[in-house]
Amino acid sequence: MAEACHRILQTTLIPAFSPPKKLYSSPYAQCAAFPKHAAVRCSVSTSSRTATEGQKIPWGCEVDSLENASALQQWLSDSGLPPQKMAIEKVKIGERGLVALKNIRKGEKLLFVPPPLFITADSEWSCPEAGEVLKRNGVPDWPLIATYLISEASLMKSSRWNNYIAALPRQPYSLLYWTRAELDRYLEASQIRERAIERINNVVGTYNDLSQRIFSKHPELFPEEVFNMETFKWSFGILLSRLVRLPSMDGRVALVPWADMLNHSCDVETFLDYDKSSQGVVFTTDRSYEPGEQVFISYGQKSNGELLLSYGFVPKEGTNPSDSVELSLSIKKSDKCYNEKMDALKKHGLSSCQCFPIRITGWPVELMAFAYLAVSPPSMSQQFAEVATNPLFLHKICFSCSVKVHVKISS
Ligand SMILES: C[S@@+](CC[C@H](N)C(=O)[O-])C[C@H]1O[C@@H](n2cnc3c(N)ncnc32)[C@H](O)[C@@H]1O
Repeated sequence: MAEACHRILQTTLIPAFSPPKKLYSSPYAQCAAFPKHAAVRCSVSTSSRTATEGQKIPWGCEVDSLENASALQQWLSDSGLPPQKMAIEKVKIGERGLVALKNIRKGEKLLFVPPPLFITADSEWSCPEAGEVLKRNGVPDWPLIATYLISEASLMKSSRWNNYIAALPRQPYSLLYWTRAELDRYLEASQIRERAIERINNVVGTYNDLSQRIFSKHPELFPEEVFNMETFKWSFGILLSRLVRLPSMDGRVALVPWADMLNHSCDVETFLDYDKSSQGVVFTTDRSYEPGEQVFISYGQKSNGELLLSYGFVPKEGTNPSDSVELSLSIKKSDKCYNEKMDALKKHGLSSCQCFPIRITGWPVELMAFAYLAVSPPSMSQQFAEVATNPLFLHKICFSCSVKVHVKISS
């Protein structure tokens, strides 16, 4: 095992890194031939001044090529993936994706990736001592899997995941790589800016915590040349854009090779899940596909900002019915019934200020309830608790009334 744990150190293998420092639009964003699906993609830049600045991740591949894709497909079928109706190809949306090889009907189950091919918090470590140290220290699933991925990646061919990791993006599209100046500039008017800063701080904080509490005490298992800020940004970028939550496995999170080659479309609703009868990760198509067409899943009904935050892309303007802006409503301190209204909100776990998404397709009924509570006169104080959240109650009273929401620009 000592042999398997022999890590490939950056000092010898990591070439100099000069990342493209720009935000660019995919050619498809401008291409009239693909107006519906074209998306803005976000490139990366490195900003933090770490010991490893100027170095490049030595594993993974460029996603704009099919480098390592056929080795991945071969390894997957040798490892138990059944014959597929799709193959990895270069695609117009998402650079690489899964493309139908045969006619695929609406309602068909596809993929069938078996559990031994998932990476989870319980996966066996090629370097078991490292895994034991993390588990002994109660490291939660996300940082555990992030560290696992780096550990396995650094072992290159000694890891059973070598073919999978070699086909992962060397630079995942991720806001984690944006500098503060880039966030300020490109997300100036977006509510996502704050969340992106928070997320970056979380990743940096998680790494610093692991480094101080664990890595520095076991440098033989977690050498800084391998486990550093740059490799953590990479692994968190991979997890953010590829980790799936499997509802039928009690919400377990997993990296599912092959399934994670599927790109998102706002036009489909199907998603990945574990199928107990076939004992594998599947999805059921909600439209048909002809040979040569890219097959899509949905990453969830997310706003453009949320897609950018996790997956590093934005669908073309106007194509995402789930796109939304957040509207924040609050009960004024000067309201005669401020305390009673606060009590009503607290009963439902709400606070005096709430954010609601406004979509092209409408707004949530909870927004109406909150707004109605905000304008309810003292004569309705007996009903505050019900008004605060009960959509049925709201419908009863709203047939004959409307609520005006004033949006104020505050300084
Ligand atoms: C789960 S991976 C899908 C496979 C990925 N295309 C690859 O080549 O490895 C998610 C990543 O694919 C890209 N992607 C997925 N759906 C997309 C879309 N509709 N438009 C642009 N990029 C997309 C984004 O880079 C995202 O972070």
